[in-house]
Amino acid sequence: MYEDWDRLYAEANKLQVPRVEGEVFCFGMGGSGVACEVMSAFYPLLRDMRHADVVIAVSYSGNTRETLEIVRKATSAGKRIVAITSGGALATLPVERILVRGGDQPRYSFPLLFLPLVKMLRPELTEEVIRGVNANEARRVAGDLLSAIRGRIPVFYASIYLGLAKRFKQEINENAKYPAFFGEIPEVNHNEIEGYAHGSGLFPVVFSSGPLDEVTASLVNAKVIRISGIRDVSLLIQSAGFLSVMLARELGEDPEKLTRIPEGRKLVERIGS
Ligand SMILES: O=P(O)(O)OC[C@H]1O[C@H](O)[C@H](O)[C@@H](O)[C@@H]1O
Repeated sequence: MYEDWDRLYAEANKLQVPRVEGEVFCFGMGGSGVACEVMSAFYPLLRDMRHADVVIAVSYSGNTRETLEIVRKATSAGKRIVAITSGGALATLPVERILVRGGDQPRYSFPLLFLPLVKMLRPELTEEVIRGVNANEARRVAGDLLSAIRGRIPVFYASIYLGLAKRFKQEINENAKYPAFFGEIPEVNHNEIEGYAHGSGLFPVVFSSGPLDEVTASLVNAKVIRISGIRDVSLLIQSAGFLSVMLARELGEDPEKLTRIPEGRKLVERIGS
């Protein structure tokens, strides 16, 4: 799963990507959408599609309802659309396609979704991303976090590395079936930090980009993980994978198996049809 990410990144590095310039809106859901959010620390992505020169849709399956809906809106608005997908309905729409290998869980396939974004938007960072991957080091970081999490609910905070905070939360939720949350600095400084008067059941972690993030950390007594660039981010994303699988094992959960997400999908489809 996460052990062979160096191989997955090597595979992703061989993908041909189109040239992208100007204002970019990037979106997707879950393990696909988070690739955009991680990327936003390194490229100023728009929060709104209206002013975009290029719309990038990321969906591993290519069948995610919300993602297809936005692609349809972007098509009607006459936008240039680039899709990163393994196939599905998305690959049949009038978009430029970056086709990746399918058949796996979206979250395990993160390298195939993220590296094309890097290659399109910040190609000079490609090698750094690949160099960040290191299974032994990622497992060591995961082990440290695991011992601190036991019996507590993790909450991941960040300012510019918010995508990374969200990724940790998602991995713990989906693989370990365990609650985890994330919050954005500085917003949490105006509300959430007061909750720590009764927060002994929480384990706060701050992904720090500098002293301002560490003010939040000091107020909630968080573990601080300092990040100096995309190489650290790359390593930590692999760590999030290991951490969530280790936690799943401790809790007797199967990382591959999902229950509530597919059930929710069915219920939404029933209401939508
Ligand atoms: O990534 P996609 O194929 O677009 O699917 C979007 C999301 O759908 C589900 O909720 C899965 O559990 C997520 O892991 C996935 O990322």
